[in-house]
Amino acid sequence: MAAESVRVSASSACNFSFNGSQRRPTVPLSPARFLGLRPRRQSSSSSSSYLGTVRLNSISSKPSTSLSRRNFSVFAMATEESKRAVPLYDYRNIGIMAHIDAGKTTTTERILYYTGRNYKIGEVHDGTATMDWMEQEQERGITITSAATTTFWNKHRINIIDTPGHVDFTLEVERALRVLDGTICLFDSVAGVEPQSETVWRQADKYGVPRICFVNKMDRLGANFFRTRDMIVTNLGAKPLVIQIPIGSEDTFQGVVDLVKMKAIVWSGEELGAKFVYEDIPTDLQELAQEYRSQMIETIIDLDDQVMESYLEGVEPDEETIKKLIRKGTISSSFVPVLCGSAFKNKGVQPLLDAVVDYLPSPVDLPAMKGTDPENPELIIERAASDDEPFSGLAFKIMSDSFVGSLTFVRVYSGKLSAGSYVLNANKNKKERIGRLLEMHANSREDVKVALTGDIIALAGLKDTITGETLSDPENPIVLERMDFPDPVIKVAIEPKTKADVDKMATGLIKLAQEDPSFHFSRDEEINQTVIEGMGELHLEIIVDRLKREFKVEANVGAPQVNYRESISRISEVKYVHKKQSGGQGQFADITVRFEPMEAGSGYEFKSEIKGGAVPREYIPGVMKGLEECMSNGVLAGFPVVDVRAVLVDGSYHDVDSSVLAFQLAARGAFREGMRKAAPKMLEPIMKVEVVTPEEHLGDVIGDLNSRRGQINSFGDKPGGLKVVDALVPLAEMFQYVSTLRGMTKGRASYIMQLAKFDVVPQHIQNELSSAKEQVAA
Ligand SMILES: Nc1nc2c(ncn2[C@@H]2O[C@H](COP(=O)(O)OP(=O)(O)OP(=O)(O)O)[C@@H](O)[C@H]2O)c(=O)[nH]1
Repeated sequence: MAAESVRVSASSACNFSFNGSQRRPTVPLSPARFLGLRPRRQSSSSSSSYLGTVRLNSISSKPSTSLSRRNFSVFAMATEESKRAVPLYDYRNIGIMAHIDAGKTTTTERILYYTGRNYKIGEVHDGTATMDWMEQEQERGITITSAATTTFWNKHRINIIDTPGHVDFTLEVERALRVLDGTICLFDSVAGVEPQSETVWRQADKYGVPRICFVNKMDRLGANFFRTRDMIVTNLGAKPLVIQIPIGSEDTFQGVVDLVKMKAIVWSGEELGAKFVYEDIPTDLQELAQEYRSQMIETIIDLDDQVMESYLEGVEPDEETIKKLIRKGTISSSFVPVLCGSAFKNKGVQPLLDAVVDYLPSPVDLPAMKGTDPENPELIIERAASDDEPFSGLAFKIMSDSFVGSLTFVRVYSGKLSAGSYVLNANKNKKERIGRLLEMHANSREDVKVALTGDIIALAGLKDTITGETLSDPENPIVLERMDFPDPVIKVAIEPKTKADVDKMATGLIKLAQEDPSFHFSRDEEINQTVIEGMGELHLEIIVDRLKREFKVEANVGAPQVNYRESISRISEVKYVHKKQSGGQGQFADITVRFEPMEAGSGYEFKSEIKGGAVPREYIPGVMKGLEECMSNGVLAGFPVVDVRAVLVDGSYHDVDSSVLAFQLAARGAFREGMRKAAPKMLEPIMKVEVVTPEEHLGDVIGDLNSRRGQINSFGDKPGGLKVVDALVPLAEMFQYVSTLRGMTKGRASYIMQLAKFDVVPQHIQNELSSAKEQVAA
């Protein structure tokens, strides 16, 4: 399928038929309550805890530190089976990431074929790609969930995670990056560096993941390797190290010049196992090849004084030294090697595999993993990547499985793990028994007895562990750094069609939310409706589809709505006295709270500046609780409040009449008054939208974006005489945009969008949203 058509159709299938309640505040519903259990309190450390929804990753109580570590007597024992077949320095844990449709799955399929993992190549457009194993992936030709597999190349073990390109599934990329040691960034040589490639590049920067670049689709009309190389500089601010240049382009693309060996690699055909030969560099490319080789050498010699000195004296480094320095610079992210090819035409993939082995790091090339002691979070602990260290691993993905219930994917950072042993979930201080250890190949699996450092393994039957939590040797507990989960930006109301669907829907929602921390659900008590929240229309559409297919739930789905937020524009300070004297014991609490605006993205923070016991220590949790409760229900229209710090400045109490409850009620009063005085504002998600259209429809596209409150930022040209428009448009105006765009341009334009920022909602829309809230209240 052509890139353009997928861009449109990927978002096109949204078809929400039931018009549910619009813009209503929702009341949190935990899965525990869904099941009729009492919910536990959640931790207040995450800004996103105040979204009015319960995050499944935080429903469990904090670890009680009293549980003795000696309770766990059995632990992974080193057995004969635990001997390494592949040394750790020959491991490569890599991901493949890119903009939607750049060819990640196609490239992965070739990798599996050339490494002998698969005996045939599955194609995305036939719905036969191994890594796109979900029905929805095969039907739509897109990757939705990241799949893991293991293969071997030149005696190296390569664990690969193929990730989705669509922005709605950005969490999949985030969690893969958290556990990978290196990544291949793929670009479409026609489109160059596209918006989602920029996003994943920044995510890789955040986790400090070394990369190599592969400029794919060199066979396509309009392919341009050197333009893509320049865009790596301009759009990503990175330093590309060209180590191959293409031989030919578009339909004359035949192979590459390997600048390390100074040889041409030419593929003789396009058949699946396309053969290649090393040849002399074609005469017309010799000068260009020499120029790029010199640039390559002049960049890498910066990393070694001796090599630089020799080079200045006229001695070129040999192949081994060049490779060693490219490896050093790649691992330290001093530059990114750039290669090219055409995965679909089976050209360039074998040298890409060589580059993975030669230049991307093994676990031992990276700094030791850092974590904290669960009983003393100030204490930093380091775990070197070694089988001899105590076991530590991070759960980075949960997947429902029809055979074994649920599978927890774990990256082993140190030590060994064997079936039948016990580990400690250090975040919850709970022991987990390791039942089956499964090595995954997309959705098929192989039982193994032991997992070693560096492995990515699926564990069957864990009870309490959720995404982002650490499993460790009970005698040597450690909590590794958690990963960030993005907050949902849209929501829809969903109602089971029949009574029989109610329970099934509850089970399904709980399971799906366990798998996907960027998916939340909650209950709007006022209208007795369940609301599901996610990263975009496609994300929620897939969730509804999975509810139907996997959990057999028939449901009516409402129109999508925006997840608005509320915040404040200035500092306010209020004194609030809660006083009641109606027979029996009275209630008294007096507090002064200052509300301060914080930077965008800071969430909510509480601070106490109480001195001299003006509010006794035991009542402060009451104030915190009262404020926390209110943060999910802003004063303007009941949306979650973000980017606010509440400071307890002063107060007083009564020896007899004061209680935690009285302070909690006072905090609620202070919130209502304080927020109103602090110039409250409503915020909405603003999307960065890129539309690619034939020139004749440019005027219509721009006019339409303007009518959607869009702000046009720039125009540009794309290969093939297409125009590209960059705009910022509120998400509220973008629902079902795909149909409008298709109608307006006869299906010839495409668009993509991703979250750019949250911005203030215009006053007239704020008024509408507020009056909707009042109507609900009435
Ligand atoms: N001409 C050409 N087409 C390619 C090449 N690589 C991939 N394609 C096609 O591009 C389309 C998208 O390829 P995928 O491999 O699904 O891309 P992806 O990056 O995995 O897509 P998502 O996972 O949905 O983001 C498919 O129709 C492929 O056949 C290539 O080298 N040349």
